[in-house]
Amino acid sequence: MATLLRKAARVSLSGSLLSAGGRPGRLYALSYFGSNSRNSSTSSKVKVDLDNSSGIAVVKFQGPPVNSMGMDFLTEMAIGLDKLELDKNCRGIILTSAVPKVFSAGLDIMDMYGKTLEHYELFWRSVQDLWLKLYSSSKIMIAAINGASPAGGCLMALSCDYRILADNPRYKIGLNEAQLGIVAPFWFKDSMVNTVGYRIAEESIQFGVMYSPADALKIGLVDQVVPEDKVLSTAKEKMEKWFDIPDHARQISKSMMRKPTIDRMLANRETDIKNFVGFISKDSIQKSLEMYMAMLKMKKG
Ligand SMILES: CCCCC/C=C\C/C=C\CCC/C=C/C(=O)SCCNC(=O)CCNC(=O)[C@H](O)C(C)(C)COP(=O)(O)OP(=O)(O)OC[C@H]1O[C@@H](n2cnc3c(N)ncnc32)[C@H](O)[C@@H]1OP(=O)(O)O
Repeated sequence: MATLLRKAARVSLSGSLLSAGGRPGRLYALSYFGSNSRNSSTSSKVKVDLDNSSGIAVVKFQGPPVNSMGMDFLTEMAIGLDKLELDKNCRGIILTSAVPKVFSAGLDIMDMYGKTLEHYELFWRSVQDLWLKLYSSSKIMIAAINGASPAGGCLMALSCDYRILADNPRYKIGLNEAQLGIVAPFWFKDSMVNTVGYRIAEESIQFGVMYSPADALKIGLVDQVVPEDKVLSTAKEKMEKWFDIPDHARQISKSMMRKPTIDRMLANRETDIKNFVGFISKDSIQKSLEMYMAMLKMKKG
């Protein structure tokens, strides 16, 4: 019976939840990796390794020093996710980091500082685009969080279906935007509320709290805390459990849960870009970012 279910599950619905949810899915002119049992693609910031026999793709961030999400990272992630979304051999995706001690430092602050309005607009559209791909993916997404995960790094984890964090008190996770003098946009907030509930999100976002693994587990921001050397193997074991559920049933259920949040973003996308550009280009906000970058450098020296 389990084998039959597994076989049935392999007949997956194609396209992300954007199409499963009744909206026309976008078609991307991308080639498949091929038919070997293992397919890898490496770009400068992201490595994608799909094991065709297990159906698990590991997407590794490899942008030292801190895997910040600049234009290159955003573009490479978007292309990698598009390819996996179209690949019927892939049933689940694990996000993790190849950079020691950091999952992702979030958005690249240098893309939000001292640039043109056109740059801010393009940057923000790319950030939205990546979130839409992650949040609406029809695949099972597991975050294997093996390092610090502030702001945009936390958002990538929040977009997954399951989060496993390494048990190291230095690996903090949270939406810390307020501490930088900026604001977590509504769809960051929605992703947090959908994970930890309204009251905890309300406090968490206003204070810009960065949670230790123990506290993140307590509030449900992560689902499991495991020893650092077990993060990836635990993610793979967990994925096998998710594979027991027929894909079509899981995908429709996921779509049902996430569609309102995705629709809200799609309906407000252009206004959100305008808000971001207006906000980030203010002198006072630029000053806050400058001071924050200086503080990061001082901490080093
Ligand atoms: C109606 C009105 C509505 C208004 C709202 C509208 C829009 C909202 C507006 C804005 C929304 C923006 C949302 C922003 C999201 C983000 O993700 S912002 C980024 C936040 N990230 C952080 O705060 C992380 C900062 N970094 C760290 O805490 C640490 O670096 C670390 C990740 C814990 C790693 O620590 P460590 O290993 O000790 O490394 P260093 O601190 O020494 O860092 C190494 C170098 O990397 C540089 N760096 C770090 N983080 C970033 C980053 N995010 N971007 C760019 N660069 C970064 C750091 O400065 C070091 O550089 P140097 O080697 O000194 O040159």
